[in-house]
Amino acid sequence: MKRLLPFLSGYKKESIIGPLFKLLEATFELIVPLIMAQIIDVGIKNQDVPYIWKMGVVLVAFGVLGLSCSLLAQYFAAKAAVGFGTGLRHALFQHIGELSYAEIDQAGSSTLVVRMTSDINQVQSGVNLVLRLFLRSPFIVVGAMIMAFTIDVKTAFIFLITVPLLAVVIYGIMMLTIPLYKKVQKSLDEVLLSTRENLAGIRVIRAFRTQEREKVEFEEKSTVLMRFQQLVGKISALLNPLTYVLVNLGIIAVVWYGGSAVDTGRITQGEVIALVNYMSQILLALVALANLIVSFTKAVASAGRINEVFALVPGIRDGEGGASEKKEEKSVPRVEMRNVTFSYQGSKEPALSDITFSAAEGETIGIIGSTGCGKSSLVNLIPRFYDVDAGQVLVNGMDVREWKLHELREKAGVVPQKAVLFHGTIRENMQMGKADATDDEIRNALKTAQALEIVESKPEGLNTMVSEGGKNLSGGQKQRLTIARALVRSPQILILDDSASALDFATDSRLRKALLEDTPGMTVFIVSQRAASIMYADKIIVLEDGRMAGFGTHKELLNSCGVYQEICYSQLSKEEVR
Ligand SMILES: Nc1ncnc2c1ncn2[C@@H]1O[C@H](COP(=O)(O)OP(=O)(O)OP(=O)(O)O)[C@@H](O)[C@H]1O
Repeated sequence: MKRLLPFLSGYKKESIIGPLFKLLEATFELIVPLIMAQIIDVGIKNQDVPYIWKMGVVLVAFGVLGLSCSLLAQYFAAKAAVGFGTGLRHALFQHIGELSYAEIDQAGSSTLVVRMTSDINQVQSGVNLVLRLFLRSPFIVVGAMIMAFTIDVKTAFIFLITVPLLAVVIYGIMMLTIPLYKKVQKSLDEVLLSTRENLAGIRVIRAFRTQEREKVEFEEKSTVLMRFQQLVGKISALLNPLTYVLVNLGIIAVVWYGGSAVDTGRITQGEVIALVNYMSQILLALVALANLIVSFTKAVASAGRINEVFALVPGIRDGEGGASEKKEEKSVPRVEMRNVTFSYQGSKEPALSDITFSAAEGETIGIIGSTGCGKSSLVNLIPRFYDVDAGQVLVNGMDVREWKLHELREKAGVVPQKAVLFHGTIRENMQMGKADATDDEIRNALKTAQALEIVESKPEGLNTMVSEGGKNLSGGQKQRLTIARALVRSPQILILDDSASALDFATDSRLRKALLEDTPGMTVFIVSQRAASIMYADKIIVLEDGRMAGFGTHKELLNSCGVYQEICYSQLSKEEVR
């Protein structure tokens, strides 16, 4: 929690004024029993109606003042807490944005969503409660005891017995419930994760008819959550009866002992009522303190989880950049890999071993191989989504680790395997590639990506809304639109990671032709499982278990590479292969 405090620094004024108003309200509350005592001892005893009215007005005035202070305290505490939460949310969002794929793989995107949302909300409400109650509750307890002692030291000794007993009961219940609350929170996390995964994958779940299995799993998780919540609820439910029994015993003692003191004339009837009031105030303050501690514990647990994300250090740092422009000479390959070896975190086997090749400006490079052989891993190294373990990846002759990341990623447009579009218009989606792209630029990109017909078939054209995740588009339409998005900013390198897999052969071939004609200087990497999609490439990389089984033209590979021959002959007829 301490590490998150800097996010409150912009709200110092609110964080001080809020608790101060709460203390002021508590002070009014402590004075009220004394006024009540006066009404009884003076007004009622002497049947002085004007006095009772006068003190009644004073009571109302105190009530209004107390309420105003309380509202102001609430306002300042809420302002500070919401500001704290917003600052924290922005910082965490920015931090997650800086993480490389490796750290995001390590943390898992679902848990990052939970930390960004429910954990931050928990910490935010913790801050709000602390600002309002952290000082108020102890102030009331101590203040009410002092007031009791000023009224009558002997009767006030009853407080000295009752308050510690109350504290022990509340502490005991807290000690039992806090670990359970932690379990509730963990279990709630699992339910949230499961809900999120189920909703994200609802189509797959329905397609595979696994609703029943998912339902059973979900029910198991929510039953665990329910059991913890019931247990914690049962224990917490003991709080009120136990504390009220103690307080009522205390009140009986005060009335009984105080009553005899009234008989001897040591204290007045009004003072006995004031003592009873102080006893009740202490109870309410202690219960509020217990709730505060429970919420604070939950907030601390959430803060710990948020700090875990902050502790993830971005593995990929910006390079120095600088000499990049000089490196764009014709003689230098646009992309080159030299003896590259790469493994994912926690994997025993490298995903790529000893990869060496070069691709010149304007060349089309096909990458083919069986599933899981490392095709995506290879192309992900070019925009530096991951760093190599050994060897070098060079773009325009400069190691990718020396490039400024934004410059490098501007040069290399990636169309990932999974077509992702965002909620918004088609134009807005296209402008993700280039914020100031004109409609003409967008139309040219759409034309090359064979996606212009999609836009032209819609009455609203570029203003057509894409729903969340592009759910109102077909797989092939989404793929073509994501290719167009990458083309909008005319990158020097275009990486199509199996991103034309949903296209029919005719559209796929028109796309390749258009890429060749419309973007002459662009180096294009086409990852595919289909031999027909890559056989016309200038060079083809054949991968097998993360190693290069061959590199050359279609003809060269047909003569020299067994793996390539096998792929081609398993997919195409002899005539198509030749
Ligand atoms: N994020 C990751 N974390 C750990 N291992 C991974 C990760 N991504 C891929 N792998 C592993 O690395 C190897 C290569 O995967 P890669 O995705 O590069 O294969 P691919 O040839 O593109 O497969 P496909 O054709 O099925 O897309 C596989 O064994 C895979 O399990």
